[in-house]
Amino acid sequence: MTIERDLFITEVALRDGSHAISHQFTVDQVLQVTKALNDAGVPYIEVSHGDGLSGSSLQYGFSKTNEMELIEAAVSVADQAKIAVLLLPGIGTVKDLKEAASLGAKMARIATHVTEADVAPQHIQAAKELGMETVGFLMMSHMAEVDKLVEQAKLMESYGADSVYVVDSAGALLPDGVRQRIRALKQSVGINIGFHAHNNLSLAMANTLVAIEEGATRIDGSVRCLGAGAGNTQTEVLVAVLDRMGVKTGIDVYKMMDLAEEIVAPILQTPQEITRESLTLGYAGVYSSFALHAKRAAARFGVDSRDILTELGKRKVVGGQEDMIWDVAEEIAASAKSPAKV
Ligand SMILES: C[C@H](O)CC(=O)C(=O)O
Ligand SMILES: [Mn+2]
Repeated sequence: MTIERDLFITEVALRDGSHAISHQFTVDQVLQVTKALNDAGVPYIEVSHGDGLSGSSLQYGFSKTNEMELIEAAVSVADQAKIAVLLLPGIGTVKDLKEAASLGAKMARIATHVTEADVAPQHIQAAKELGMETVGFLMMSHMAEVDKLVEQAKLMESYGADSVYVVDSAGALLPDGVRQRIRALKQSVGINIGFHAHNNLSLAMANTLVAIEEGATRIDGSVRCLGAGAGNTQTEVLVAVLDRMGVKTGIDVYKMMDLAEEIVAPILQTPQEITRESLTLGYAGVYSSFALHAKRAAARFGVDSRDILTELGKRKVVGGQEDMIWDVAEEIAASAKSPAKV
């Protein structure tokens, strides 16, 4: 039976949510969450380290479980849903992609900084050759003007991506910024357009609805907001809202509510709220996965995590520069000890 859908939701809790729980997913958790999402009718479920394939490292944080085991477990219980993997060229390799595909992953999302799509062609082409549906994922999209974003999306299209995403990694975009970006892409590229939000300014749902209004048909969500920072657009809420709007997602609202409450909530180390750290991420335009790193650095150096994040925002630090979090914390602590003389 084919399920009728007006748009396609990718559930990212088992990848983006990895940041929120310091990459501690177990095989059992992935089995339970994937099976429930699959049974609820979610079409795509992303499973990887938070920073994508091979992200497990000192820089980003080590995974409790090898992600290939997690992918294999997810595939084993997803008889309807397709398992997606994220890959950042330079962190993950074509070899990782081949391994994920051999385990049954069917979608590859190739993520680059919004101005660096030109590092993606090899990985997009490899994914296509492996028969995977392929997405170009333009991270930190708030940092690029609309024209630049369009130029980079066209590059992703030229490499063979089936879809291109506006990724609001910092949860910093305001609804009008989302509208301009999705509208411009709709006018300029011929492939599917997607949107990935973070809820740091409490705008994930509003921004997602604007993206859909402007023609985005590939939408990310995280159940119970299990994503970096304050999490993503809350999937079970999005499914209910879209149902009220008459937009078909093919996903069962009650089943989503139940799995959020009974399976995902117990995994959370603390409830996903908009805390002072996550609010500062959106306010200062900082990569959402920096939240926990900044909190730890703040505790280590006895400084305010908001000062660290604000300074990182000023310096326009991007994913991959996590080591700067500690440098900035140390600098703030040192300047507090010996304030500059005026
Ligand atoms: C590697 C990042 O966590 C990808 C992502 O979800 C984002 O940029 O947002
Ligand atoms: Mn994200």
